Formats: sequence, structure tokens, C-alpha cells
Amino acid sequence: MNDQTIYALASGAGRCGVAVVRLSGPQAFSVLCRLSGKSDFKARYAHRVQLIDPVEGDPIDDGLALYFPAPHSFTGEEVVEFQIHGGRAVVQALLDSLAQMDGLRLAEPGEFTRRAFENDKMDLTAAEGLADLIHAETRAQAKQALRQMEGALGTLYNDWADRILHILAHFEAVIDFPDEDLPEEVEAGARAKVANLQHEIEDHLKDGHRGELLRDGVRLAIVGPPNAGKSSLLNQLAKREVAIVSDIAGTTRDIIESHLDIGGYPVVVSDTAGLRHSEDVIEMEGVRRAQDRAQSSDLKVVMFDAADWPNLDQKTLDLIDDDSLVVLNKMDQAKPDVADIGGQKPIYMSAKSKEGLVDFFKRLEEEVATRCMMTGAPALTRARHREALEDCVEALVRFAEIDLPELAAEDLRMATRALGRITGRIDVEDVLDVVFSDFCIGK
Ligand SMILES: Nc1nc2c(ncn2[C@@H]2O[C@H](COP(=O)(O)OP(=O)(O)OP(=O)(O)O)[C@@H](O)[C@H]2O)c(=O)[nH]1
Ligand SMILES: [K+]
Ligand SMILES: [Mg+2]
Repeated sequence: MNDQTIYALASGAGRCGVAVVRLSGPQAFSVLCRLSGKSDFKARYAHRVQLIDPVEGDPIDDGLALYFPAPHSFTGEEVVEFQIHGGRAVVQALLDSLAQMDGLRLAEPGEFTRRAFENDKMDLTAAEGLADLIHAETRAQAKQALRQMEGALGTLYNDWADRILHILAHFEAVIDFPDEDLPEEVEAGARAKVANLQHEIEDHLKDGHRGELLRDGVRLAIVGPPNAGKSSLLNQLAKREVAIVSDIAGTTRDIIESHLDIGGYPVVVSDTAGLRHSEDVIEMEGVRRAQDRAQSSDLKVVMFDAADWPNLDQKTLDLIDDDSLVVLNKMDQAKPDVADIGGQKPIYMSAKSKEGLVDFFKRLEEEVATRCMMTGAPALTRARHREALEDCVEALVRFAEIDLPELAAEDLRMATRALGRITGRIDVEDVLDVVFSDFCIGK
């Protein structure tokens, strides 16, 4: 347990109706008593308190105080929460009083959650879920974060680790008691279980990065020749004039990014420079960046002026792939009958008259949704998880190729350690616990 008591404003900064100041650590309760002049507090009960600065004797506020005795608190430590009026001066007065008390200090970013993790109140995936929930900008993001915070990922990874530990227990037994004749079918069964597990983890890894896309946002690039109407479409998507629109070809030069909520899903849209050859070095740099961005995006809108059909720009045609929505814009001026462009059926629209826009938005939303679809199984949300799971699979693959029990056991240990890195939990003690509680050698 930490011997320092930390405090911080837990609600957002700035003027508001109610502000929450939180304390955690051994002195939290005595601080509550000093500020309120009372000592009789019921656990987890909102008490009306007059807060008075103990040194100056100045009143701070008339508010509420809640006391959460350890270990039944967010951090697992003694916690006190003050709900006070959210004026800047009131909040500052309380923070100043706390700052003057011995043994108290302002919390570092994430320190309350860190203490919760250290006191086994949550594992690393739950802590990450909590961070994501606070940063979530769309409904789907918040849903995924909440699910992770409530332990969906942690449970999955712990379950996998437990299953490996049980199998490991078998190999530990073979190593420690070589004279006991353990039946061969037990080993075959153990190996079959590892193979199953390996497939489950591989399936989880093959999720098209949906959890990561939902967490970080789907990257969408709008590309096409100059004057196709790319910036006009960005402005329609963003519902404001993000980019300059003009009839001068080559208006957009740099990449213009906009963060959007499309059907509850986060999308980072990039408007790009029109693709063409130019003598202007700045414009050419813009074209290079546009092509780069198209390459690195999860989804592309490849846009042409419908009037250009059938003489479409080759640079733009070259970018079309399975992740492209091909659009013929300016249908208010021209609507050629085209069945296929680069293997895709074009979508007609007008970014100016707004014809076809509703259908296009629907199509776009579907494409975004399938890329970060929330299904029954929880999705991994971070590269950190992915790397550890890949290490785990590697160890399981090695295990399958090895007969010697000592080496096989070592690979299983590496596999559990990789999973343990994700949740921050597993250590050797866990292996021993399973061996002795679950495996009856002396039978
Ligand atoms: N009639 C018609 N005009 C459009 C449509 N969409 C865009 N425009 C016009 O076409 C011109 C070019 O539009 P922009 O949005 O600037 O085109 P862009 O693709 O961003 O062009 P660059 O940035 O130069 O590559 C502007 O005058 C727009 O008003 C449309 O659907 N119909
Ligand atoms: K333009
Ligand atoms: Mg533009």
C-alpha cells in the first residue's frame, strides 16, 4: 500500500454546477475530519458538510462528502470524495487547503487508476478500457471501452492463460516426478487442447483490426483528379466549410483532416490534393502526399467528375482496390450509364445539389460499420495486445514441435507470460497454485 495520500479535481476543469475533488491514501479520512470538523461518517453515504480551512479558519464551501473505507473503494485505499460548487474560486480554495496539509500531494495523471491496478481492483485491460471510455467520442467507441473496462478482454485472456496453466501443470508433473508413469493419452489430450487454444487465439487475431479501428478511428481518404469535388464532399460530410472549394483546379494542396462521427463510428477523413502532373513543386508534393494517404487509409472515396467519363484519370484509376468506394460526382450535370470502374460499381452523387448524397452516406456508413463491427466476441483494441498475442501463438507453435517435456513446459510458460503481459497479472505463483490445488500427484 502507498503511504502517500493524493488528491485531484476529478471532474472537468472550468466553471460548472458541481465539482468533485477526490482523495486517496491513508490520510484521506483524517483530512475529511479536519476540513469538516466532524468525525462520524458512514461508509459510502453522502454527508452534508461545511468545509472550513483548518489553518485560516475561512469557510470553503457547503457541500457533500463521501467516505469509502479501504478496501471498498475505486483505488482500494481510503478514499474521500468532496462534491462542491463548481466555481473556480471554490475549487481553488479547497485545492489550496489540501496542498498545505503535510503528506498530501496532487495526483499524477492516471495515478488513481494506477493505484487501483496495484491493489488488484482492475487488470491492465480494464484500466485501458477506462482510459478509452474517458476519451471516447462516439457511441460505438464508448460501448467498446465500457465492455473492456467491465472485463470482457481481461476475462478472455485470463481464461486462455488458465487453460495453458492447467496443461502446464501436467508437464510440470512429468518433469518433477519422472518415475510416475503418466498415461500417454493424457499427454495427447494436453497437446490437442493447446492446438485448440492456438486456433482460438489466431481467430481472435484475424479480426481485421476491428477493435483497433473502432478505438482509433477508421481512416478515410478522398482522392481524385482536380475539381472532381473532393473538398465539396468533405464539407458535406463535416457539415461545415472545413476546406476551401473553388473552380480553380489545384485548390487543395495539403491534406485536410477532419474527425467525424459516422453512424456512431469514429472516422478520420482526409481531403487531398487533386491528382495530376504539375510543374509546381508544391503542388507535386501535395499529389505525393495524397497518394501516400490513399495507400495508408482503411477506406477510400475515389472520386471523378461524371462528365469526364470515359476519359478518366489514370493516376486515380490506379488507386482503386477492394477498400474503395468509386464515386461519379456532379450527376446534376452529367449522368453517363457506367456499370464498372476498376472492378467497382460507381455511386452517383452531386456534392453541390446533394442528389444521391443520402444513399452515399448510407453506403459509407455500412463500410465503416463492417470495419469496426461489434460482434459477440470482444475485439482486441491495442497493438500492445496484438504483439503479446502473437508472442503467445509463437510459443504455442514451438510447443507443438517439441517432445522434450522440459522444453515444452518452457514454451507454455512463455505463452502464459505473454498473456500475463496483457492483463498485468500472471506470475509464477499462479503456476504453483494450479499445480498444487488442481493436480493430485500423491494419489
Ligand atoms: N455542378 C456541380 N458542381 C460541383 C459539384 N461538386 C463540386 N462542384 C464544383 O466543382 C468545383 C470544384 O470543387 P472542389 O470541391 O473544390 O473540388 P476538388 O476536387 O476539391 O478540387 P481540388 O482541390 O482543386 O483538387 C467547385 O466550383 C464546386 O462548386 C457537383 O456535384 N455539381
Ligand atoms: K478546386
Ligand atoms: Mg479540394
